[in-house]
Amino acid sequence: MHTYAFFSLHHHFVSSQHRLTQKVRWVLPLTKIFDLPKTVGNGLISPNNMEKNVVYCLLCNEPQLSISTHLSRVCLKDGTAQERDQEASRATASQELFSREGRLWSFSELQEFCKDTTSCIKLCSRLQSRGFIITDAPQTWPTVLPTQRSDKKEVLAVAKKDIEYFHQKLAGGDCIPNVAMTTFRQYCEAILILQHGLTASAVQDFSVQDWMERRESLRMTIQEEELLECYFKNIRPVSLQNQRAGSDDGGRFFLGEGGVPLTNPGGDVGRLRARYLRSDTEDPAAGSASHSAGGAETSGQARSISTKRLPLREWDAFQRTFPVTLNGEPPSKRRCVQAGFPNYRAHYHKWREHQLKQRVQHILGCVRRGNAPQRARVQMALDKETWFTNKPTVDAVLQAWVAPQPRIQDSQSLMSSISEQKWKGLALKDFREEKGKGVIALMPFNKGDVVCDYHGTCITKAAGNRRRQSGSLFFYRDECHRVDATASPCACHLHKDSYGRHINHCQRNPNVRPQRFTMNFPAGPRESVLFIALRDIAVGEELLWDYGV
Ligand SMILES: C[S@@+](CC[C@H](N)C(=O)[O-])C[C@H]1O[C@@H](n2cnc3c(N)ncnc32)[C@H](O)[C@@H]1O
Repeated sequence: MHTYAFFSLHHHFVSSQHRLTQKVRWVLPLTKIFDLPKTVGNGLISPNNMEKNVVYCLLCNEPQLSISTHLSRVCLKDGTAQERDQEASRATASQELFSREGRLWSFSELQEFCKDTTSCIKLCSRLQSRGFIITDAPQTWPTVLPTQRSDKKEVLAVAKKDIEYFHQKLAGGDCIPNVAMTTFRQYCEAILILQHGLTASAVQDFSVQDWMERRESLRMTIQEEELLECYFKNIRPVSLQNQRAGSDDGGRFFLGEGGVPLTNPGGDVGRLRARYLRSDTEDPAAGSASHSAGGAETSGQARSISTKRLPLREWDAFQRTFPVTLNGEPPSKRRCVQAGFPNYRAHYHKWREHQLKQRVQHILGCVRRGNAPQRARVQMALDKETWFTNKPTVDAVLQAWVAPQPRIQDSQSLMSSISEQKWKGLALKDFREEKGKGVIALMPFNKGDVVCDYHGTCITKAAGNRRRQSGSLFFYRDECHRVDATASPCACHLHKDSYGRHINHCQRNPNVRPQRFTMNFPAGPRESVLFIALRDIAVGEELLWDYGV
């Protein structure tokens, strides 16, 4: 039996051999290195303790805090007690073997299996990025790699596992961090450029209409198509929502984080490649774009530590094991390592980062009164809490406050959308013989949101009745108003088609309804007919209103 210790590889004995720049903590069999007595004490754990640690179930490949309980409840719930014992022993033995031997590899040993040096270097850097330790590794490999790129498409294969994980999360309705969304988009661009031979400028010009109408011509695999559709339905809408007033997505398929068209898809593919095929850059699967715990009073050290290198998969597993709570403490280093998370510092800081966000929202909830919260009130709310560390600053809380939406009649952004006929998150779709053109949502709308207007000429009731009798199709009427949208383009927007006039009819399940508002334009009040979402509208849904109301 070995005696195990939490052994710092920063220690000069090991660092001189392992060339590691980071302080990595790991459970090592000390008897393998020194002939130590089998001590159990501070910093040392015995094999008995190891058995209580996380053990991977070899049937489902998931980490388990109690392998016996897991087997009896899940993987071997129909098995006999003897079968479960045997399986538990097998899993424990495998875990112990991994702890003793699994993370340590020598470069020369790997070369025996991987004769091509470039591939071997890539394999080593990949293993290192996942926490494996490579002895006798060449000192120069970060500079060797980029010059020895052999297969341009390799990045698609290397990044695939992360992308599939992001896809799975998005398809399940979960959010992923911004940096992961960017990686996902870059991967989709890389599919078009590397796999389908599109030029960078073709990808830049690739439009939503192209995607909706011509995707068959790309001859994609089902999986590729699913990935692009996932980008379209889950990531592009977020970019649109981030779009600043006055910006324009130009109907392009690929948008940057701020909702504007990409300028350099080739560069994106290069960045994707640099991230996945080199070991010296940030981890693309990281759970957050950067460390943003700037609001904590006591996080001087935390600020200097990046959580970029923490893969999302790993952070998700960590969160499941140690959920972030408002008043809890992050797990100790010992518990972390015992639970199978050797990257303690990154997890610790990310846990605190998430807790800080929770605390900021909690304080906002305590002081929210519609108007901007007052400094003194925020301070009072903070003083009531018993948070000694990781406490948000008053400024951090004030900065996180979001002003409530103005009334529809007073909304500057709505007035500019009406004036410029620029409505976010909509596209025309041709339903051909079925019903002609229609309007679909390119981002989700919430119940009550204004989706667009019914743009046309306001005319009197009598004039309206006359025009309707002559067969005008693009027409809105209520008790005392008439809006004729027959003219396209209209006199005020000579190069634009408006959306409202293309919204088709549905009596049984409409999702928008027109409503008249007197908008308080700076030049004076103006009547407008706005379409309001009757319920939440998903990306890809057609907008429909009941012409009979
Ligand atoms: C205000 S327009 C709607 C937009 C129109 N589809 C277009 O291509 O611009 C009204 C016309 O669209 C067509 N339409 C609207 N809703 C329809 C539906 N549910 N089924 C078939 N045609 C429909 C009818 O021709 C109708 O006269």
